[in-house]
Amino acid sequence: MAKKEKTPSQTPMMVQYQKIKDQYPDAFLFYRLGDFYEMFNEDAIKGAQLLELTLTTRNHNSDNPIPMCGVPHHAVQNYIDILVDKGYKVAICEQMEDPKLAKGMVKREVIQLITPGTNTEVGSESAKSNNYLTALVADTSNHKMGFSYADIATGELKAATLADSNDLINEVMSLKTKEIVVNSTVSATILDQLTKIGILVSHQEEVTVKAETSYLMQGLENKIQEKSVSLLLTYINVTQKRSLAHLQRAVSYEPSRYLKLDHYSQYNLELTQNIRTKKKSGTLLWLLDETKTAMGARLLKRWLDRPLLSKAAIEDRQNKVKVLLEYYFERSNLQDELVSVYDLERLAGRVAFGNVNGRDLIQLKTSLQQVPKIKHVLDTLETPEFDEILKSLDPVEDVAVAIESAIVDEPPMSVTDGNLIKDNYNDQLDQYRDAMQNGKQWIAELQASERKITGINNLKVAYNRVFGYYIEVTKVNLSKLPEGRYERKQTLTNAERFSTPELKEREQLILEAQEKSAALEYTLFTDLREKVKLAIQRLQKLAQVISTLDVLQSFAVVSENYRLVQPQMTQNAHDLQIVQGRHPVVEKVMGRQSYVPNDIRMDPQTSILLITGPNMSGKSTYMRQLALTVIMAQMGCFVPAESAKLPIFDQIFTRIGAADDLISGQSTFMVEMQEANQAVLHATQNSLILFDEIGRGTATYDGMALAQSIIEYVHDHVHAKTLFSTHYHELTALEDNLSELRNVHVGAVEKNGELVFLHQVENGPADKSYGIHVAKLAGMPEELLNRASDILSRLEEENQGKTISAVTEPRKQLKINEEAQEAEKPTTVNEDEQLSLFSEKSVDPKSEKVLTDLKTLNLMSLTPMDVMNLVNKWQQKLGK
Ligand SMILES: Nc1ncnc2c1ncn2[C@@H]1O[C@H](COP(=O)(O)OP(=O)(O)OP(=O)(O)O)[C@@H](O)[C@H]1O
Repeated sequence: MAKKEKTPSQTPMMVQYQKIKDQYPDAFLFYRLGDFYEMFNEDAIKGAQLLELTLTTRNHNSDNPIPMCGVPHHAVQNYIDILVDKGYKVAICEQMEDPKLAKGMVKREVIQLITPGTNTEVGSESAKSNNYLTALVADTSNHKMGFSYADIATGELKAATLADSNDLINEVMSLKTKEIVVNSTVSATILDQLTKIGILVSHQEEVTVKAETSYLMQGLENKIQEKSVSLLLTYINVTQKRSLAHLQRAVSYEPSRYLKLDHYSQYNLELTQNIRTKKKSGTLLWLLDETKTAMGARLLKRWLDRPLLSKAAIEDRQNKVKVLLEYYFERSNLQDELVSVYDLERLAGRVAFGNVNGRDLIQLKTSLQQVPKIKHVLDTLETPEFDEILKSLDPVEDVAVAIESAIVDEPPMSVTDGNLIKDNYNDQLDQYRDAMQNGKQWIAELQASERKITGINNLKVAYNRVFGYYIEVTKVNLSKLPEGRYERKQTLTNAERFSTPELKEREQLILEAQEKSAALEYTLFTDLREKVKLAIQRLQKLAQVISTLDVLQSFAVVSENYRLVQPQMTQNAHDLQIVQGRHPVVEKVMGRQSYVPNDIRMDPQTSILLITGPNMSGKSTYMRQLALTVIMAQMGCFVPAESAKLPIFDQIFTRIGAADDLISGQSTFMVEMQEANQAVLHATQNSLILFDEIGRGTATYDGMALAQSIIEYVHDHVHAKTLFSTHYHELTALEDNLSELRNVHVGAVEKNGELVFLHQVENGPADKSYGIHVAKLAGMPEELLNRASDILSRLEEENQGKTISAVTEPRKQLKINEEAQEAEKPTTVNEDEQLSLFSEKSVDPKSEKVLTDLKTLNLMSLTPMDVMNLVNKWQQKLGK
């Protein structure tokens, strides 16, 4: 049978829907229909799947049924959160008039476009971190990029000029932005990188900054930053369509004014996210977070992302921590007061959006009422450190008083149903309330008087929403009712409900008063809200001061709990002395008793510590310990040690752990080399480099050669403080040649054939590789271990006198001015004929073949047996 021609059954509603949907092609359109938000067509099919909703159809009897699914309006936020969390956008389309009063189609409009970067309604746990929307524009003429970000919930707005895509990736990763707004100036390569790391890229070409928001850009450093902020503000306006009076004036910031730490290092050092669980637990943030407010928690995270470089600023924070540490009772009072401070930043945001309710205002009032108490606590400190903070604490008393006089202590959620404004606040409202009260009183008395008149003892006066007030009489008593006065309202199985003209009149009065008073309450509420809006900037300033106090007290608590000490900060990059330092997180997890503290000492004569020791002995822990100590100190916190003298580092470079490359999908070894390259190129003598077993990702010789040359390069050209751990024992010989390199090792002893880790860092190189012992600890079968021991001794025997070792010949200097002089020097092999990769001595063809085989061999892909066979083959070739 021929299929019927499809007749597009476009109802007026679907025409309206389509017209709106066309404006939001990349968003789910939530179309309000009565008590539901409906999705249609493709949105419905995809939405039903993502939100686990039942997919139905509209016009299912027609030839052109329309897929449809919906969510109830009261639960819409959950569904929005799910979609936005998955990286989608949701356009909320509301009915703009009362359907009962509308003539023809109900007018509908999109009132907000919710996107991953603009979602402000997040759960309480996520309120502890910011949700940043970012924007990027490029200037191809000078290869600079303008970058900006805003948190729409708190109003924070910042801008920076970035030099390259590395800077950009570091910024977006450390801000954990979910969405970036760009225009056509941004290159496809960059867009590709951003998409690969899972950031939603939103395009916005046209820029229109409303006159009333242009002041937000005053004071920015340059045009490119202004362009970026303009793009950001345009996008916010386009999507939010609501007041943004709480956005703070944009501030330029300079990423290089803070301790630079690329995102790999942040990731590897587990500053805010546990690598295994992806959670906060087990991270430095987890250890440091004893904040009492969500604002404090967010600020702590920002401080962790951006440790300071200025000695004065670092010491200022540390000195405040010291005071709070010493004044135990005052600190504990301060904490008690902070607990009752709600999220002022977000409350200010909600005031601006116009979606605060009575409960929010009560939270605001409660928070403001804490300020005088906090001031009092600070006042009792007999030291000058907090004078500045004390002075800047503004209790915004006018707002607190206004809320106190207007809003009842326990207001309802709704702001339109009344019962949120106090008595004696407004005369008119009091009159309505009297009318309601009198009416209700009259009705309460009615039951008694009606019973008396009729003689019916179980006569009842009551109220329901559909029928209003009524007099109820059971059927058996109906005959007792006098004729004429009672009008029947409703019949039940064993009773009848009536009204009387007086009751109707009273009811009318009560309902009218109720309606009018609710409307008046709403007006009074919005007036109050506007008044609070005028204080937004003061509230934001207050929020800043309180969150700073919160982070400082958190540092004091942590310092007390984990026995941290105030480090002595020096400008001298060459003096680093940590006595009995600890890795605070490992110590917390394993318990204080089991952790072995260690010194880290680097004087002007030592820029590199080469760390050897068996697997699992604690090499990486030792390195991470130093990084965390430096970060904690430069955040303004105390550090885990008996005492510490620390230089101020400008950057930390790490190569620890096997990070996957999120951006380009490169191999682990490639990432390792790229990270090492970053350090080699960009580190200064004020930087800290931590290299954990560099080179282990490739064949042994290859890896060792690279490791050695990296060490030499850093030693000769970079002079950054460097910790380098390695399994290549041969590299310990470098100490003889590199004046600034010192060997240390993590001790382990053999007891009855078992390996016992001491976790103690000692001077000098480790003397033995303990690989097989570690394999034993890992529980490998006895037979396998015995075989490994056999192979090891055979290999040692066969290679006697031919051990691989570090090449200790003079290094070719890479500096241009030294090149000529260096060219004179002969490249020699080691005197004792060590098997060296780097020798260029001429050899006979047979040996050359063996050498080539050896050079190109990928040791990591071979089993010990393969190696035995190969060595055997080579020996035959060489005529042994
Ligand atoms: N100072 C210490 N005191 C007590 N235990 C420690 C200490 N340092 C490390 N450990 C323990 O030893 C374990 C291994 O440490 P770590 O990973 O630093 O060893 P490693 O030498 O780097 O090992 P690998 O060479 O296999 O990477 C840690 O998980 C911790 O439990």
